[in-house]
Amino acid sequence: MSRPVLEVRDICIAFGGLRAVDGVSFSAARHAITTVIGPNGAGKSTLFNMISGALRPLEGQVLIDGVEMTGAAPERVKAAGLSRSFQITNLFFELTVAENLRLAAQVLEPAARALLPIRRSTRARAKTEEMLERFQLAHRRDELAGNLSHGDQRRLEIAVCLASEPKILLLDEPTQGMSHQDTADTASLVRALTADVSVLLIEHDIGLVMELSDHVVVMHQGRKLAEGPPALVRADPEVQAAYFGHA
Ligand SMILES: Nc1ncnc2c1ncn2[C@@H]1O[C@H](COP(=O)(O)OP(=O)(O)OP(=O)(O)O)[C@@H](O)[C@H]1O
Repeated sequence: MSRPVLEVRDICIAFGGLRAVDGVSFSAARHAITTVIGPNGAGKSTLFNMISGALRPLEGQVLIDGVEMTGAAPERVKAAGLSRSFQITNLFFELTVAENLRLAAQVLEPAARALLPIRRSTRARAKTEEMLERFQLAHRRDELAGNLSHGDQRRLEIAVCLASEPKILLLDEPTQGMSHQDTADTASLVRALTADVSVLLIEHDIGLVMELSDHVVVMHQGRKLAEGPPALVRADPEVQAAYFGHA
Protein backbone atom coordinates (compact mmCIF):
# COMPACT_ATOMS: atom_id res chain seq x y z
CA MET A 1 0.00 0.00 0.00
CA SER A 2 1.37 3.43 -0.86
CA ARG A 3 2.15 5.97 1.83
CA PRO A 4 -0.90 8.05 2.78
CA VAL A 5 -0.90 11.57 1.40
CA LEU A 6 -1.91 12.93 4.81
CA GLU A 7 -1.36 11.56 8.29
CA VAL A 8 -2.73 13.10 11.45
CA ARG A 9 -1.31 11.56 14.61
CA ASP A 10 -2.84 12.02 18.03
CA ILE A 11 -3.56 15.69 17.47
CA CYS A 12 -4.91 17.93 20.27
CA ILE A 13 -5.81 21.54 20.82
CA ALA A 14 -7.58 23.34 23.67
CA PHE A 15 -9.36 26.70 23.87
CA GLY A 16 -9.35 27.67 27.52
CA GLY A 17 -10.48 24.53 29.29
CA LEU A 18 -12.17 23.01 26.21
CA ARG A 19 -10.33 20.20 24.37
CA ALA A 20 -11.79 21.10 20.97
CA VAL A 21 -9.78 18.29 19.31
CA ASP A 22 -8.55 15.59 21.62
CA GLY A 23 -6.17 12.88 20.42
CA VAL A 24 -7.45 12.43 16.86
CA SER A 25 -5.53 10.20 14.43
CA PHE A 26 -6.37 9.21 10.87
CA SER A 27 -4.82 8.89 7.41
CA ALA A 28 -6.06 10.02 4.01
CA ALA A 29 -5.27 7.67 1.14
CA ARG A 30 -4.01 8.91 -2.22
CA HIS A 31 -6.59 9.54 -4.94
CA ALA A 32 -9.43 8.92 -2.50
CA ILE A 33 -12.12 11.02 -0.82
CA THR A 34 -11.85 11.03 2.96
CA THR A 35 -14.79 12.73 4.67
CA VAL A 36 -14.93 14.10 8.20
CA ILE A 37 -18.42 14.17 9.68
CA GLY A 38 -19.81 14.99 13.10
CA PRO A 39 -22.43 17.11 14.83
CA ASN A 40 -22.00 20.89 15.22
CA GLY A 41 -19.09 21.72 17.51
CA ALA A 42 -17.49 18.27 17.07
CA GLY A 43 -14.15 19.86 16.12
CA LYS A 44 -14.14 19.40 12.34
CA SER A 45 -13.16 22.97 11.39
CA THR A 46 -10.59 23.10 14.17
CA LEU A 47 -9.08 19.88 12.81
CA PHE A 48 -8.92 21.42 9.30
CA ASN A 49 -7.34 24.55 10.78
CA MET A 50 -4.56 22.49 12.35
CA ILE A 51 -3.96 20.51 9.16
CA SER A 52 -3.76 23.65 7.00
CA GLY A 53 -1.49 25.56 9.41
CA ALA A 54 -4.01 28.15 10.58
CA LEU A 55 -3.80 26.78 14.14
CA ARG A 56 -0.82 25.20 15.88
CA PRO A 57 -1.67 21.92 17.66
CA LEU A 58 -0.91 21.57 21.32
CA GLU A 59 0.20 17.98 20.77
CA GLY A 60 0.40 15.51 17.91
CA GLN A 61 1.70 15.58 14.34
CA VAL A 62 0.58 16.41 10.81
CA LEU A 63 2.49 14.81 7.93
CA ILE A 64 1.92 15.67 4.29
CA ASP A 65 3.25 13.04 1.94
CA GLY A 66 5.49 11.78 4.75
CA VAL A 67 6.95 15.20 5.57
CA GLU A 68 6.28 16.61 9.02
CA MET A 69 4.33 19.87 8.80
CA THR A 70 3.11 20.20 12.39
CA GLY A 71 2.66 23.86 13.26
CA ALA A 72 4.07 25.08 9.91
CA ALA A 73 2.69 28.36 8.54
CA PRO A 74 -0.13 28.07 5.95
CA GLU A 75 2.21 29.16 3.09
CA ARG A 76 4.61 26.29 3.87
CA VAL A 77 1.76 23.81 4.11
CA LYS A 78 0.48 25.07 0.75
CA ALA A 79 3.95 24.74 -0.79
CA ALA A 80 4.05 21.15 0.53
CA GLY A 81 0.98 20.43 -1.61
CA LEU A 82 -2.12 21.20 0.44
CA SER A 83 -4.76 23.53 -0.95
CA ARG A 84 -7.81 24.59 1.03
CA SER A 85 -11.10 25.90 -0.22
CA PHE A 86 -12.56 28.59 2.01
CA GLN A 87 -15.95 28.40 0.32
CA ILE A 88 -15.77 31.45 -1.98
CA THR A 89 -13.36 33.66 -0.09
CA ASN A 90 -10.32 32.69 -2.21
CA LEU A 91 -11.83 34.54 -5.17
CA PHE A 92 -11.09 38.05 -6.41
CA PHE A 93 -14.56 39.27 -7.30
CA GLU A 94 -13.26 42.24 -9.33
CA LEU A 95 -11.19 40.00 -11.61
CA THR A 96 -12.54 37.79 -14.37
CA VAL A 97 -12.97 34.04 -14.09
CA ALA A 98 -9.91 33.45 -16.31
CA GLU A 99 -7.81 35.97 -14.36
CA ASN A 100 -8.63 34.27 -11.06
CA LEU A 101 -7.48 30.95 -12.47
CA ARG A 102 -4.33 32.38 -14.09
CA LEU A 103 -3.27 34.01 -10.82
CA ALA A 104 -3.64 30.70 -8.96
CA ALA A 105 -1.81 28.79 -11.69
CA GLN A 106 1.09 31.25 -11.74
CA VAL A 107 2.86 29.18 -9.02
CA LEU A 108 3.40 26.49 -11.68
CA GLU A 109 5.83 28.77 -13.54
CA PRO A 110 9.51 28.42 -12.62
CA ALA A 111 10.61 31.27 -10.31
CA ALA A 112 12.89 32.66 -13.05
CA ARG A 113 9.84 33.38 -15.23
CA ALA A 114 7.78 34.96 -12.47
CA LEU A 115 8.37 38.52 -13.67
CA LEU A 116 7.90 37.86 -17.38
CA PRO A 117 4.79 39.19 -19.13
CA ILE A 118 1.70 37.05 -18.62
CA ARG A 119 1.62 35.97 -22.30
CA ARG A 120 4.93 34.15 -21.68
CA SER A 121 3.49 32.16 -18.74
CA THR A 122 2.76 29.14 -20.89
CA ARG A 123 2.10 26.63 -18.10
CA ALA A 124 -0.20 28.97 -16.19
CA ARG A 125 -2.13 29.78 -19.36
CA ALA A 126 -2.49 26.11 -20.32
CA LYS A 127 -3.68 25.26 -16.80
CA THR A 128 -6.21 28.10 -16.97
CA GLU A 129 -7.67 26.70 -20.20
CA GLU A 130 -7.77 23.19 -18.75
CA MET A 131 -9.64 24.37 -15.64
CA LEU A 132 -12.11 26.47 -17.66
CA GLU A 133 -13.05 23.41 -19.71
CA ARG A 134 -13.11 20.94 -16.89
CA PHE A 135 -15.24 23.09 -14.59
CA GLN A 136 -17.62 24.15 -17.38
CA LEU A 137 -16.67 27.80 -16.99
CA ALA A 138 -15.26 28.44 -20.47
CA HIS A 139 -18.34 30.39 -21.60
CA ARG A 140 -17.95 32.67 -18.56
CA ARG A 141 -14.20 33.22 -18.83
CA ASP A 142 -14.43 37.01 -19.25
CA GLU A 143 -17.16 37.50 -16.66
CA LEU A 144 -16.18 39.12 -13.35
CA ALA A 145 -16.10 36.45 -10.63
CA GLY A 146 -18.38 38.68 -8.54
CA ASN A 147 -21.10 38.43 -11.20
CA LEU A 148 -21.29 34.62 -11.25
CA SER A 149 -24.13 32.64 -9.69
CA HIS A 150 -23.43 31.14 -6.28
CA GLY A 151 -23.02 27.67 -7.80
CA ASP A 152 -20.53 28.92 -10.42
CA GLN A 153 -18.59 30.81 -7.74
CA ARG A 154 -18.25 27.64 -5.65
CA ARG A 155 -17.09 25.73 -8.73
CA LEU A 156 -14.59 28.45 -9.60
CA GLU A 157 -13.30 28.35 -6.03
CA ILE A 158 -12.57 24.62 -6.34
CA ALA A 159 -10.97 25.19 -9.75
CA VAL A 160 -8.75 27.94 -8.27
CA CYS A 161 -7.63 25.55 -5.50
CA LEU A 162 -6.83 22.88 -8.07
CA ALA A 163 -5.00 25.20 -10.48
CA SER A 164 -1.86 25.10 -8.34
CA GLU A 165 -1.77 21.27 -8.74
CA PRO A 166 -1.92 20.37 -5.04
CA LYS A 167 -1.51 16.82 -3.71
CA ILE A 168 -4.40 17.20 -1.32
CA LEU A 169 -7.46 19.40 -1.43
CA LEU A 170 -9.42 20.36 1.70
CA LEU A 171 -13.05 21.15 0.95
CA ASP A 172 -15.42 22.46 3.61
CA GLU A 173 -19.03 21.76 2.60
CA PRO A 174 -18.49 22.37 -1.13
CA THR A 175 -22.19 22.23 -1.98
CA GLN A 176 -23.52 24.36 0.86
CA GLY A 177 -26.21 26.76 -0.35
CA MET A 178 -26.34 25.20 -3.84
CA SER A 179 -29.44 24.30 -5.80
CA HIS A 180 -30.29 20.64 -6.28
CA GLN A 181 -28.84 20.59 -9.81
CA ASP A 182 -25.65 22.47 -8.82
CA THR A 183 -25.17 20.05 -5.92
CA ALA A 184 -25.43 17.05 -8.25
CA ASP A 185 -23.01 18.65 -10.78
CA THR A 186 -20.52 19.58 -8.06
CA ALA A 187 -20.69 16.11 -6.51
CA SER A 188 -19.69 14.51 -9.81
CA LEU A 189 -16.94 17.10 -10.26
CA VAL A 190 -15.55 16.34 -6.80
CA ARG A 191 -15.68 12.62 -7.56
CA ALA A 192 -13.72 13.20 -10.77
CA LEU A 193 -11.06 15.22 -8.93
CA THR A 194 -9.56 12.08 -7.42
CA ALA A 195 -7.90 11.32 -10.75
CA ASP A 196 -5.42 14.10 -9.87
CA VAL A 197 -5.70 14.85 -6.21
CA SER A 198 -6.64 13.40 -2.83
CA VAL A 199 -9.66 15.04 -1.23
CA LEU A 200 -10.38 15.70 2.43
CA LEU A 201 -13.96 16.82 2.86
CA ILE A 202 -16.17 18.17 5.63
CA GLU A 203 -19.78 17.45 4.71
CA HIS A 204 -23.08 17.52 6.59
CA ASP A 205 -25.32 16.13 3.85
CA ILE A 206 -25.29 12.44 4.68
CA GLY A 207 -26.56 11.48 1.23
CA LEU A 208 -23.51 13.15 -0.33
CA VAL A 209 -21.23 11.60 2.29
CA MET A 210 -22.48 8.13 1.36
CA GLU A 211 -22.26 8.83 -2.37
CA LEU A 212 -18.82 10.45 -2.45
CA SER A 213 -16.67 9.06 0.34
CA ASP A 214 -14.16 6.25 0.18
CA HIS A 215 -13.46 6.60 3.89
CA VAL A 216 -15.35 8.39 6.66
CA VAL A 217 -13.98 9.74 9.94
CA VAL A 218 -16.65 10.52 12.56
CA MET A 219 -15.92 13.13 15.21
CA HIS A 220 -17.87 13.76 18.37
CA GLN A 221 -16.97 16.20 21.13
CA GLY A 222 -13.40 16.59 19.91
CA ARG A 223 -12.68 12.89 19.65
CA LYS A 224 -12.74 10.36 16.85
CA LEU A 225 -15.79 8.20 17.39
CA ALA A 226 -15.39 5.84 14.43
CA GLU A 227 -13.84 5.52 10.99
CA GLY A 228 -14.21 3.21 8.02
CA PRO A 229 -16.11 2.73 4.75
CA PRO A 230 -19.30 4.86 4.63
CA ALA A 231 -21.84 2.05 4.90
CA LEU A 232 -20.11 0.48 7.90
CA VAL A 233 -19.78 3.81 9.68
CA ARG A 234 -23.41 4.64 9.09
CA ALA A 235 -24.50 1.30 10.56
CA ASP A 236 -22.36 1.72 13.70
CA PRO A 237 -24.72 2.03 16.72
CA GLU A 238 -22.45 4.58 18.46
CA VAL A 239 -22.45 6.76 15.34
CA GLN A 240 -26.21 6.38 15.00
CA ALA A 241 -26.66 7.60 18.57
CA ALA A 242 -24.21 10.51 18.39
CA TYR A 243 -24.79 11.74 14.87
CA PHE A 244 -28.18 10.66 13.68
CA GLY A 245 -29.82 11.11 17.09
CA HIS A 246 -31.06 7.52 17.43
CA ALA A 247 -29.57 4.21 18.45
N1 LIG B 1 -11.08 30.12 18.31
C1 LIG B 1 -11.84 29.47 19.21
N2 LIG B 1 -11.89 29.87 20.49
C2 LIG B 1 -12.64 29.21 21.40
N3 LIG B 1 -13.37 28.11 21.11
C3 LIG B 1 -13.36 27.67 19.86
C4 LIG B 1 -12.60 28.32 18.83
N4 LIG B 1 -12.78 27.64 17.66
C5 LIG B 1 -13.62 26.62 17.94
N5 LIG B 1 -13.97 26.64 19.25
C6 LIG B 1 -14.83 25.65 19.92
O1 LIG B 1 -14.29 24.39 19.65
C7 LIG B 1 -15.33 23.42 19.43
C8 LIG B 1 -15.18 22.81 18.05
O2 LIG B 1 -15.54 23.79 17.07
P1 LIG B 1 -15.45 23.54 15.50
O3 LIG B 1 -15.83 24.81 14.83
O4 LIG B 1 -14.15 22.94 15.17
O5 LIG B 1 -16.61 22.45 15.30
P2 LIG B 1 -17.24 21.92 13.93
O6 LIG B 1 -17.33 20.43 14.07
O7 LIG B 1 -16.49 22.46 12.79
O8 LIG B 1 -18.70 22.55 13.99
P3 LIG B 1 -19.68 23.06 12.79
O9 LIG B 1 -20.18 21.82 12.12
O10 LIG B 1 -20.76 23.77 13.53
O11 LIG B 1 -18.87 23.94 11.90
C9 LIG B 1 -16.64 24.18 19.64
O12 LIG B 1 -17.08 23.97 20.96
C10 LIG B 1 -16.26 25.63 19.39
O13 LIG B 1 -17.10 26.49 20.12
